[in-house]
Amino acid sequence: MTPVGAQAISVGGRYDVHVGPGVLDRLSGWVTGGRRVMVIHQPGRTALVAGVLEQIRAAGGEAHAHEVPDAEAAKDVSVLAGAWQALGLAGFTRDDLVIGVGGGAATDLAGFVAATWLRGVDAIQLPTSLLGVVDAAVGGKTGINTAEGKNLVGAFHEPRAVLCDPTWLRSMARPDLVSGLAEVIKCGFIADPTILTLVEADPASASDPTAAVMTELISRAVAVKARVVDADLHESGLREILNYGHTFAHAIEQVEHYAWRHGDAVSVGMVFAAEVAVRSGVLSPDVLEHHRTVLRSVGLPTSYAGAPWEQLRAAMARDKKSRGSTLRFVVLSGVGAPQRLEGPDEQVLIEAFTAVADAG
Ligand SMILES: NC(=O)c1ccc[n+]([C@@H]2O[C@H](COP(=O)([O-])OP(=O)(O)OC[C@H]3O[C@@H](n4cnc5c(N)ncnc54)[C@H](O)[C@@H]3O)[C@@H](O)[C@H]2O)c1
Ligand SMILES: O=C(O)C(=O)C[C@@H](O)[C@H](O)[C@H](O)COP(=O)(O)O
Ligand SMILES: [Zn+2]
Repeated sequence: MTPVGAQAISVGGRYDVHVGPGVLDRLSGWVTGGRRVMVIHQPGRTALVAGVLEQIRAAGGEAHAHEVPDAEAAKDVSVLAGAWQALGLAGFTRDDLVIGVGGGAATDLAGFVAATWLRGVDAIQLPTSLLGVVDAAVGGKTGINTAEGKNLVGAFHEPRAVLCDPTWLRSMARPDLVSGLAEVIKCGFIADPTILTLVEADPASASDPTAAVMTELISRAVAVKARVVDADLHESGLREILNYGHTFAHAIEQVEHYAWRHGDAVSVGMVFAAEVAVRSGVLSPDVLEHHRTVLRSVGLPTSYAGAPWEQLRAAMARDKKSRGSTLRFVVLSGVGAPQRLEGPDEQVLIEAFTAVADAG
């Protein structure tokens, strides 16, 4: 049963994303009967991790904690190897369970550990960041970075459940929380314009984890993601719309050595994609301007001039949507109307970059 005030959003009937106060209690059912459980967690989630370990033990499970470095430093092959070693030393079998606790970096890593250990064991995700609950922990994309780029190694491995108590978000630093709003706003532009209306009506509440509108934004964004992932888990078509803004975003993250937050980069990346769409004759300039207004209303960045075009262009070539030497972008023809743009004119890309770099 879902606790009062909590909701369970189904991903194609395969698993639920439980969001609401007290949802951690739902964990007990997964950890009975001596099951070994590896809790892979970010530093700083101390009280939550202690509660999770206690609950596993109380339910008869064998709890192990494995701390990983914070943020993108977790998504590294050396950290992955450390987690595999911990599982091996503790004798984890195919019946056992990996739990990810933290922001999207920790859940991406934990999911990939679960995907690869013994060719796949169960994973449960406990996202503690806004970006984690609305996006990273949902949908089964797991993975790590390599020196050549973002998320270049990974697997599709769906979790058995996602549990998030929104009170966990209250300890987030404001810039991290706001960064998560970029993925929420992305869902507004690609599929659910009501999200944009809610954010614009009251940007302060939209970035306040205690406000009621935050709960609505979370459920709307999760609903968009669940619907898309259910229709196209392996990203053979529709799922690419969730990558809106990410071609340029991942390039920024890589050239900045991950000093930029993912959501901040996605914010600029959406403006870049909208600039490309306008210059390709696909989108009207007012929707481009709408991007800047909504994103700026919550304090998200809309410009980037930190690296030369050539460096960003080279990084974009490694985007997973590329085919051969052809870049493929998700662009909009209107709000809620995503489409693909294949091999845009290089001059259009340069002009879009110049516009994003100049619009300080
Ligand atoms: N798998 C997917 O579908 C998917 C989707 C979107 C993003 N991602 C990935 O997710 C990552 C970004 O996620 P993120 O923004 O959560 O980043 P993150 O995991 O790096 O967390 C950002 C910061 O917030 C801190 N934090 C997390 N929860 C907190 C809490 N409750 N209180 C205080 N601090 C807290 C973290 O310690 C970290 O310092 C990127 O690696 C991105 O590529 C994956
Ligand atoms: O779930 C998806 O699909 C997405 O594209 C969601 C993105 O927000 C997310 O950042 C994802 O990790 C990007 O995937 P990638 O395939 O471009 O690495
Ligand atoms: Zn993203």
